[in-house]
Amino acid sequence: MNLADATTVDSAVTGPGATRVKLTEIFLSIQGEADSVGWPTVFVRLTGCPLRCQYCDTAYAFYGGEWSSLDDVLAKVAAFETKHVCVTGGEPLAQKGCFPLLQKLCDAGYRVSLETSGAIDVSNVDPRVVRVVDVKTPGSGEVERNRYENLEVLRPEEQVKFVLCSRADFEWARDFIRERRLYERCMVLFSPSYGQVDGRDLAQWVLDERLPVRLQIQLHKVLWGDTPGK
Ligand SMILES: C[S@@+](CC[C@H](N)C(=O)[O-])C[C@H]1O[C@@H](n2cnc3c(N)ncnc32)[C@H](O)[C@@H]1O
Ligand SMILES: Nc1nc2[nH]cc(C(=O)O)c2c(=O)[nH]1
Ligand code: SF4
Ligand SMILES: [Mg+2]
Repeated sequence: MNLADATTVDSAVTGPGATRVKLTEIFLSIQGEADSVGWPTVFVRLTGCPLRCQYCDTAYAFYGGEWSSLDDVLAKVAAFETKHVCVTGGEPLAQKGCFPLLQKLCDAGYRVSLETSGAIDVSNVDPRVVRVVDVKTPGSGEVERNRYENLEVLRPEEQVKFVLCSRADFEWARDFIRERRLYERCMVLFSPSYGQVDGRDLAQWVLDERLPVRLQIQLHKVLWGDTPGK
């Protein structure tokens, strides 16, 4: 296993004119997360991630993958004849080719969302993209990777997501959003870490605290369980 491959950005895709990405999969599913939940959506999953969240449900995207030109990705997406596209990973922004890919998807008229860890600068993402930015909690094991400046640039329709691993994580996230009044700036999503926090418990905690956040249960796992490519 080549650890450097997983934790660093490939030099072949770091230039401003990057024309390819390393791709794990492209598939059609029902959007299971964030504000666009429920829409038929094409998922473009880029390979590699510099983080190691303990709960990660896509560790299969850390390694491997196939180099694809941006035009190839666009052609594969077009074949699904679907309006919504979600670019995810791995950590999509760890590849410089992700930025022109997002731009090309927007140019082609898709409704594009981006799932990102919050560890990489999101300010240069095409402004037509809806950014869904995680704040990694202490329970994720990656809290020190948060790039809090990202939260300053989000628009009201964009989203910050906390994946919660315990009651302690919930209290940490609650205090975080209250101190920063984050819910006045953008949509705040609270999601249970699958198999670690019961969605019903999280629902009650949100209600008890009168938190202005949106509970999110991963819809695709309700439908299909924890299945790759769904
Ligand atoms: C697989 S990640 C890929 C994008 C990016 N690396 C990130 O962390 O946002 C997509 C989303 O799935 C969430 N996720 C991963 N594993 C999860 C789990 N076991 N339960 C709930 N959400 C999970 C992540 O926190 C993130 O919001
Ligand atoms: N159905 C479905 N919806 C999703 N929304 C975000 C996903 C992701 O892995 O980033 C995802 C995913 O993997 N599957
Ligand atoms: S940042 Fe995203 S892809 Fe990377 S380990 Fe965490 S959840 Fe998985
Ligand atoms: Mg997923």
